[in-house]
Amino acid sequence: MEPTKIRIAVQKSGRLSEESLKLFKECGIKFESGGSKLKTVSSNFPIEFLFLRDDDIPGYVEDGVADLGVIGENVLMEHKRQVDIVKELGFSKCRLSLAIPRNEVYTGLEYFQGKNIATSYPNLTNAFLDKQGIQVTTHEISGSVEIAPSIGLAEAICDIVSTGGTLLSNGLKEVATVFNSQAVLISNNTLDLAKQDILAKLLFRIDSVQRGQNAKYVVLNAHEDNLDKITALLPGMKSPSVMPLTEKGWYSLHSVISENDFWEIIESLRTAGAEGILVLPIEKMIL
Ligand SMILES: Nc1ncnc2c1ncn2[C@@H]1O[C@H](COP(=O)(O)OP(=O)(O)OP(=O)(O)O)[C@@H](O)[C@H]1O
Ligand SMILES: O=P(O)(O)OC[C@H]1O[C@H](OP(=O)(O)OP(=O)(O)O)[C@H](O)[C@@H]1O
Ligand SMILES: [Mg+2]
Repeated sequence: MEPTKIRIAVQKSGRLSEESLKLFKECGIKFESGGSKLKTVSSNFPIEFLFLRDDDIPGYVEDGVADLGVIGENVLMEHKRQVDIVKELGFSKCRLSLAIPRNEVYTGLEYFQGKNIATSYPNLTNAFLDKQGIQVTTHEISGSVEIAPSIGLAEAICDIVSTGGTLLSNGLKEVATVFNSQAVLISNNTLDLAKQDILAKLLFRIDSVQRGQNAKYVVLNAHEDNLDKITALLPGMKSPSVMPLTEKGWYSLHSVISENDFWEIIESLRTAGAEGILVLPIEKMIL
């Protein structure tokens, strides 16, 4: 009998593709990608990749055609499929926002009462406004939504925003956020035990990669007079390593710093007398 494999659906080409493939490669999973091949099996992990249009992924995972999928939360929430979100992946971050022509005076959400709104996300748009007691007519279009007000299709739009560049170049301004999104790993909710086991192994690898991405390895030199002050600033995975240098009275300290408070800690280290600070990326971090 063939050993069990888990089947994962990822976007063929688009805003999710590159980062999805990068993540699985960083997890040490080898596979061929690119070209016109829509299905490929890894040579060193029990996983098969399907390359699909993103909109189809939640449905495939709900039906069990794929066991796992990578999808933007925005698409998932719009279609309300019965799947489990097993991991937030931290990339393809964007928001679904309401926008209106730049020269309009915005008066708050009541502005939208009775208006026509063009969007690829009618369910999320209606649910958000309905909750505030605002009734609108949505016009569903599948792309280039930002063009709608200028061609008289709608008075406002509700679409994905990241840098805001597309809104700006189409004479629109963002006035309210409906939903904050990022890529997530989803799973069919009836995986058998063998597949659950493969998923657990995959999640362990993803966690190790993500932890590494959120931390930096720091090496620095310190004189013994400053050692206590500097050690107190360095958390490390347990506590910092302290090694004597050949020059008497001097030590080398090794530690791990979280990306979030990185610059603050570096400044405090310098003030406390740290010298020759080296900062290195961490590929994987296993607790
Ligand atoms: N500008 C952006 N910045 C960051 N993330 C984005 C941006 N635009 C979209 N996304 C996220 O990436 C997902 C995929 O976007 P993309 O534009 O590739 O979709 P698509 O055109 O529908 O692709 P497909 O051809 O697979 O149907 C979106 O659902 C959203 O979660
Ligand atoms: O705020 P910005 O950084 O300008 O990004 C927002 C744009 O990005 C997405 O479209 P995309 O470029 O993926 O094209 P698409 O319409 O073909 O999906 C989205 O639909 C917006 O139009
Ligand atoms: Mg799509």
